[in-house]
Amino acid sequence: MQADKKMSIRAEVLIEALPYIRKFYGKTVVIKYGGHAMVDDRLKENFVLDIILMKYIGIRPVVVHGGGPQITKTLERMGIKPTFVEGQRVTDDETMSVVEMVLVGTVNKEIVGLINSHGGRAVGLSGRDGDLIKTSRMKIYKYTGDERPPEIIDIGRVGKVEEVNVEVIYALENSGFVPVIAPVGVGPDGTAHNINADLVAGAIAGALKAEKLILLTDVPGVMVKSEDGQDKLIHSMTVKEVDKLIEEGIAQGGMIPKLKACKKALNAGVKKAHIIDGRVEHAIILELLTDEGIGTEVVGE
Ligand SMILES: Nc1ncnc2c1ncn2[C@@H]1O[C@H](COP(=O)(O)OP(=O)(O)O)[C@@H](O)[C@H]1O
Ligand SMILES: CC(=O)N[C@@H](CCC(=O)OP(=O)(O)O)C(=O)O
Repeated sequence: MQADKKMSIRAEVLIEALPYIRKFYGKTVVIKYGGHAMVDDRLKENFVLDIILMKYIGIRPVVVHGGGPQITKTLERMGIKPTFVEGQRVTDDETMSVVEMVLVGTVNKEIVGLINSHGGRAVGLSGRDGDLIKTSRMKIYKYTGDERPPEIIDIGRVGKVEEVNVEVIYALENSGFVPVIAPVGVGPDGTAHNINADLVAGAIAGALKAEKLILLTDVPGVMVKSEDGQDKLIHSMTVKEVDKLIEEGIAQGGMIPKLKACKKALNAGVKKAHIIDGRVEHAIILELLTDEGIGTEVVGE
C-alpha cells in the first residue's frame, strides 16, 4: 500500500472516532475487567492503554476488576476445592482471606501498576476503603416446587450490594485519578464480603448513573444455540429479555451475574450495557469509538 494511502486510512480512523469522543466527553463509563480476560501480558497492556486513552480524551473511566480464575488457582494450590452456586463462589472464612489477598493484594495492584507505568494515574481500592461498597449477606433461593417454599442456600461470606458511597469515587475522579475497584465489600459488622465483580460493576454503574457499563469476558457475548445447533451471538437485547434467558437456562454460570448486573444498571438509569470479548485486542476502544460495535448490547425497553 502506498504511504499516502496508509496515512489517509489512519486519518479516517481518527475522524470516525470524533462523533463518539464528542458524545462521551465528560461521561462516566464503568468497565468490568474479568479474570478470564486477563489472559496474557499483551492483552493486559492493551486494556490499560484503552483506559488511559479514554481518560485523556475526556471520558471518565471507572474500572471494576474480577480475578475469579486467579482465586481458584491459589485455592487449588492450597488444596481447597472451589465450589460455585449460580456463578457465586461459596466463601467460608479461609476462602475469604484468600479472596481478599488475591483480589486486593495482587490483581488490583497489578492493574494499578500497569496503568501508572503506562502514563495514566490510577488509585486502587476495595469496597472496604471509605466504606465504598456496603453489603449484606447474599441468600440464594432454590425453588423446589410450586407449592413448597424455596430452599435457602447458604453460600457463606458472599455480599449483596446494599449501598455504594459514590463520594469516594468522585473524590478520586475530581483529582484526576482513575478508580480501580476490587470486588470486596464491607458487611454491617465491618467484616469483608466477597462479591461477584459483575454485580459490583452493575451497582456502581447504577449509582453513578453511568453512560455505559462494559463487561469484558472470554466469549464473544451472550450466545444462544440456533436451530442448526451452532452457537449464535445475540447482538442486541432489551432488559426485559434478561430474566427469560436465565429462566430458560440459555445463560448459565458466570453469564447469570453479568446479565443481572446489566439489568440492575439499566433499571438505575444507565443508558446501555455491553458484554464483549476481552480477548479481542483494544475491545473497549472498538466498542466505544468505532461504528462497528462488538459483543451483545443490552438496552432499556
Ligand atoms: N449463553 C451464554 N453465552 C455466553 N457465555 C455463557 C452463556 N452461558 C454461560 N456462559 C459462560 O459464561 C462464561 C463467562 O463468565 P465468567 O466465566 O464468570 O467470566 P469472567 O471471568 O469474564 O467474569 C463463559 O465463559 C461461558 O462459559
Ligand atoms: C462471590 C464471587 O463469586 N466472587 C468472585 C469475585 C471475583 C470475580 O467475580 O471474578 P471474575 O469476574 O473474574 O469471575 C469470586 O470469588 O470468584
